[in-house]
Amino acid sequence: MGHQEHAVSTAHSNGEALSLARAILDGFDCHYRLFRECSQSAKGYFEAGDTHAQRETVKRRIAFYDLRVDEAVERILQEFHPENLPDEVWARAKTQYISLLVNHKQPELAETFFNSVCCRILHRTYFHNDFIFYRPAVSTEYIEAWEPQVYRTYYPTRTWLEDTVERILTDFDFTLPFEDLKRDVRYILRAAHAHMGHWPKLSFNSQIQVMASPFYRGKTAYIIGRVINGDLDLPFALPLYRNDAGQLYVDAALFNHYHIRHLFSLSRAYFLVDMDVPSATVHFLHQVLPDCSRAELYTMLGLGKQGKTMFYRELFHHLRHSSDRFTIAPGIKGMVMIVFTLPSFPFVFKVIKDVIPPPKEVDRKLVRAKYQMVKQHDRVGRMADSWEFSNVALPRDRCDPELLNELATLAPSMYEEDGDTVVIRHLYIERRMMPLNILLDQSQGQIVEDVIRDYGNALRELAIANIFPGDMLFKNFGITRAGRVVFYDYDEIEYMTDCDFRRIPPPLAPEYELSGEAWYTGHKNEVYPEEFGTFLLTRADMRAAFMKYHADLLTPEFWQQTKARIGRGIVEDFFPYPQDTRFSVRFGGEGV
Ligand SMILES: Nc1ncnc2c1ncn2[C@@H]1O[C@H](COP(=O)(O)OP(=O)(O)OP(=O)(O)O)[C@@H](O)[C@H]1O
Repeated sequence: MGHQEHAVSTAHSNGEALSLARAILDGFDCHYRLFRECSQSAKGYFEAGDTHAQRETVKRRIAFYDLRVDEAVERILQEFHPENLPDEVWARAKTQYISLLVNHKQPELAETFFNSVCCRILHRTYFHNDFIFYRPAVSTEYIEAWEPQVYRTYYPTRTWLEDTVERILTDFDFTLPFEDLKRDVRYILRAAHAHMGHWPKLSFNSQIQVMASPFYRGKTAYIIGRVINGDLDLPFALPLYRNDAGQLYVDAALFNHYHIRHLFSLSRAYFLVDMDVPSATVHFLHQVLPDCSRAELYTMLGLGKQGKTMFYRELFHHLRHSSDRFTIAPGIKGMVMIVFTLPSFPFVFKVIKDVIPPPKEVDRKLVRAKYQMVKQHDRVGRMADSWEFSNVALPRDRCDPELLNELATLAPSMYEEDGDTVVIRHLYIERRMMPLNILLDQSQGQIVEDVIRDYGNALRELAIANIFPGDMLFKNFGITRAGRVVFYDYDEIEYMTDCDFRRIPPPLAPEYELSGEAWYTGHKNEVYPEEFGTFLLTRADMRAAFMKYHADLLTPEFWQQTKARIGRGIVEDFFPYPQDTRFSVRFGGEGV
């Protein structure tokens, strides 16, 4: 090729790469605009008391990412005929894309979107660093300069502390009035004082930083911020509600780290937060909650794909700094799932088996549908959220041979060996917990009572949230680091409203009862709560604890009444913080 021809061809491929990069970025910008519109609608729903719309928005939003990737892929197939594009154009498209991201406010999300589109178009062998973003190319550090827009800063003085707190609450420009603003301010200050034990001397750097957008979920708008004073760096969360008369009130002031951390637990529904620069929001939250990974924070903000990207990077970073092996998770093996873990990393990996033995009546498609159902549902702090991954490549020498054998034998269609790596075609990843059966086997006395009490509360709260777990055995529940019972086996869950809760009918003849066989038919979705105790509460101490707190769960009435309330559209409050932190309980009715 002559010099001139070469220049023309380079210019042509540069032009094409730029158009390709622009088309992908257009797809992302459209995605983020629609995503942001959802978050912006949250304030209106909150003020209108429309919890239903709030929940539907969170649910709808989950599908947005894949829809926009589909559209972008379609456009590229139509306009660019990628099968004819030389590799060089893809490599240049990546460089052009980076140049388009200068001054972009969501560059890390846009890079992930680029990867999603490219991975759909290119074959897996092409996923090398020249074409996709394995590591972030555009730093989000400098856009943290946008932080001032992400939070507001207040400089309190001792005399004006009340005024400052009042201003924090009113600066959100809610259109609804407060029920009693002065009272709420006094309660907040009382709670702060109780937490710290004294009022510290104001330091030169005294300030209160408050995130500019509330965090909306269900009926609540959380105001999140931090108090800085000398060495003190105290995060806080103020859950704000609307009463039936359309007035606002602050329900509690949370200063305890674990209480705030718990709001961001993956076992709860995602938030709606209006964010221009999400990396700055995540940065702020990560500063105040360092034990909450960026992967979890992005996920909780509704940016699940970014959460997954961060998780993947965190996992591979961890693998470089550890030497233990992936092994089968402790506990009773599942009939549906192969579950494995890396002991030094607090997550489990779950692969659906190819053949699921009876009496299970599920297949891969149904199991995936149930996991999707949980993702979209308000998990009310009682169901683990999971990240779904395809084609995960793990280093073979870090996998226990017994695990590899189990995968190759029980899930051959999901498993592939590729040189030094093993590739798992589809898996779920979720937080590791201590299975409840293991904990109960090792425990006695007060611990058993406490665990059984929380287990019953989990069943109760799931029911109120319209979830019937199906299989309630202890092995299907785990206990979190914070000591909370959470459900994680979804293949038999049903909506409460699809279940038929019945009393066991009297036997037709005495022989039936003596035979030990059930004489009443067990049609699908018929549930007999009087049976639960027989297979669950096999130990006297467990039975005693369960009967002390939850005897009503063994009657059909509890389940029928709960189902009826759901049918009437009653949405119950789930407070993701202890009752005794609520102002109505703590200071209720007291003048201050
Ligand atoms: N999040 C988790 N943390 C710790 N261990 C877990 C977790 N999820 C699953 N396990 C372990 O793996 C086992 C099987 O998991 P799971 O119950 O999800 O599979 P399954 O095949 O659906 O089970 P089943 O046969 O009861 O339907 C559990 O009994 C538990 O020991």
